[in-house]
Amino acid sequence: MTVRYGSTIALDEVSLEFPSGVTGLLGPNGAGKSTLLSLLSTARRPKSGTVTLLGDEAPGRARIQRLRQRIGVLPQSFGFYPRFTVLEFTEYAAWLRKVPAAQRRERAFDALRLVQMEKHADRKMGALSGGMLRRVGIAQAMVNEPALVLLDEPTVGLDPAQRVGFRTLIQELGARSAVVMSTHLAEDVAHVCDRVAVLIEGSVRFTGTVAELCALPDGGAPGKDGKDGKEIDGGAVEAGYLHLAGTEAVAT
Ligand SMILES: Nc1ncnc2c1ncn2[C@@H]1O[C@H](COP(=O)(O)OP(=O)(O)OP(=O)(O)O)[C@@H](O)[C@H]1O
Repeated sequence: MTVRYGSTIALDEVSLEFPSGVTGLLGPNGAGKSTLLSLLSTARRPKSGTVTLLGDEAPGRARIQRLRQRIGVLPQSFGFYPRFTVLEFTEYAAWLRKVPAAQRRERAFDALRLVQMEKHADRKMGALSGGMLRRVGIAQAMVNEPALVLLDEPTVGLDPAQRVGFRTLIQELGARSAVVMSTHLAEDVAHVCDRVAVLIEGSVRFTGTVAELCALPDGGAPGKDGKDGKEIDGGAVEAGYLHLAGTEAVAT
């Protein structure tokens, strides 16, 4: 598909598939990652091409409403009423996704427990730290037990311990859903993702396993599961990425 904003081509004949598990989206600023996530979330439609979501090809308005109930989204920044409590906000997200009334509170608590925010359920949203907000953001994305989870830079603003906890959480999510996660952090890709897609200037420059990305600088095939090949860590992911992107560094 292709997406333009005026004369800017944000996505240029991009063709990608996101199977179950965690797929990382890597790319420099302005590469088109958020635009791609907005297409997958049904917030935007492509100028040309089609998006097939959860087996539903080019859904129309009515089908999109139903699909949204099966999708969870954490945008880069999300709006909220500062006077809502954490629980009210999470229940509100459940209501938006049409979780039945009788299940909303339980689902909201389950989601808050996953991000270890249940103790803060009665705090006002406006009084949360940046990292806590991010955690509530993930909780609201999961409150409808989605089959497709879209996370735009989910670990931004988290302290190192929270980031480690999040990686485990995202891996668990990937075991039951298709998770697409945009990030600038090579360490996140190394620790969390099964597969990676690299976008540069609106074009797909690489898709494959993380082991395959790490093997790019050597021009060699990766070892099985990366085990008897190159060690998969943030440095190896960054080297693979730099091999494609030149000097545009990602953070480790
Ligand atoms: N609403 C908009 N109007 C005009 N141009 C836009 C708009 N949104 C994005 N763009 C442009 O589209 C291109 C892709 O932007 P996008 O936000 O998808 O990139 P990104 O990879 O998510 O970047 P970042 O890593 O900085 O978040 C950029 O050139 C950007 O300037």
